[in-house]
Amino acid sequence: MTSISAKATTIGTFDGVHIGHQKILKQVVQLAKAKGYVPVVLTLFPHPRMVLQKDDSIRLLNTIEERVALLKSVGIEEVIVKQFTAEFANLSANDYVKQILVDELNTKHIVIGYDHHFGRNRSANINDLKSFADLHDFKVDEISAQDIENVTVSSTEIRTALNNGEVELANSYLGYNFFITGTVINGKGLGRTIDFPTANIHITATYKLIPSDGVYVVKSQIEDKLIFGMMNIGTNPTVDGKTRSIEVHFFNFNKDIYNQELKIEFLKRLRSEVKFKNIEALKMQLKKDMENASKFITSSNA
Ligand SMILES: Cc1cc2nc3c(=O)[nH]c(=O)nc-3n(C[C@H](O)[C@H](O)[C@H](O)COP(=O)(O)O)c2cc1C
Ligand SMILES: Nc1ncnc2c1ncn2[C@@H]1O[C@H](COP(=O)(O)OP(=O)(O)O)[C@@H](O)[C@H]1O
Repeated sequence: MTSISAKATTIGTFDGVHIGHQKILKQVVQLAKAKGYVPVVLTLFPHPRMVLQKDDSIRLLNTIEERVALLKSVGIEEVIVKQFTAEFANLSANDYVKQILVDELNTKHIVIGYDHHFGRNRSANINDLKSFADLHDFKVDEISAQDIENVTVSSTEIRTALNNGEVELANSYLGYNFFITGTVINGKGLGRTIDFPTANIHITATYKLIPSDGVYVVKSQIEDKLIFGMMNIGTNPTVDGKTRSIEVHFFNFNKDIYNQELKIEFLKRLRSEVKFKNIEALKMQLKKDMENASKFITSSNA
């Protein structure tokens, strides 16, 4: 039998991996280090509500790939993504603990919230987990109501903030700049004709939360260079008015970046999207947007 390294495991959705999550995760990393365990997060995907209630209106702060990368960036060494299926939901609490936490992971220490429920119909709680502890030779640490409250409050608040375009508030809760990851695709070919070429961004994950329509100051790393820009999210009412797009005009930049995958960080909201009376008026506004963006970038040391 191959021996599996001992784990300190925490379980949760951790959408956003925000400052509240980071605090808990750092505790797990420290504890693991002190005891010589590997720090692990067990996370479920898709979101149980997507599967059980077939609710496709849920929007998450991170795609599952982004979530894994963020978890690793705070020191979690292994992220176990369990495919949340009807079959998984049907596992009894006993089987879940034995098969996954013990046999698959060799968990020696579990850190979970006081209100965590698991197993079929979410029937088991932290006390049940504690009652398994001796049998399976693991310890259980409880995250207090106080800590959980901080976590849940800000997770919802971040979604609300982004839905209101308040990216600076969202960024302060996240502890990093909210970002999207997407591929540059073809647009209408109009941008270049008005001297504002725009990279149109396609995001594969339909469940990714997109900030509210409007114009934002953004930055991205393109071929290892930090590039600032201004992004528009919306339906381009001046010229199109139907399909919603995400597009960025990058400053001091002139390269073909079609098909490249970009991570784009949001820094500030400049204004709402407007229907201008003609393209000339739109172009005038784009020049003003660029000035405002430049002022912000200079003043904020972004
Ligand atoms: C920073 C920025 C702000 C924009 N603001 C608006 C706007 O307020 N109203 C609008 O109709 N289109 C707006 N646009 C979208 C332009 O209409 C769009 O870039 C142009 O139609 C070119 O589209 P294409 O890249 O698909 O060719 C904005 C674009 C950028 C980059
Ligand atoms: N400063 C820039 N900002 C954004 N894209 C640029 C820039 N300079 C060149 N490009 C390139 O031009 C493309 C956008 O050109 P555009 O005329 O707006 O056409 P389309 O919207 O059809 O892609 C981008 O996808 C990118 O490859």
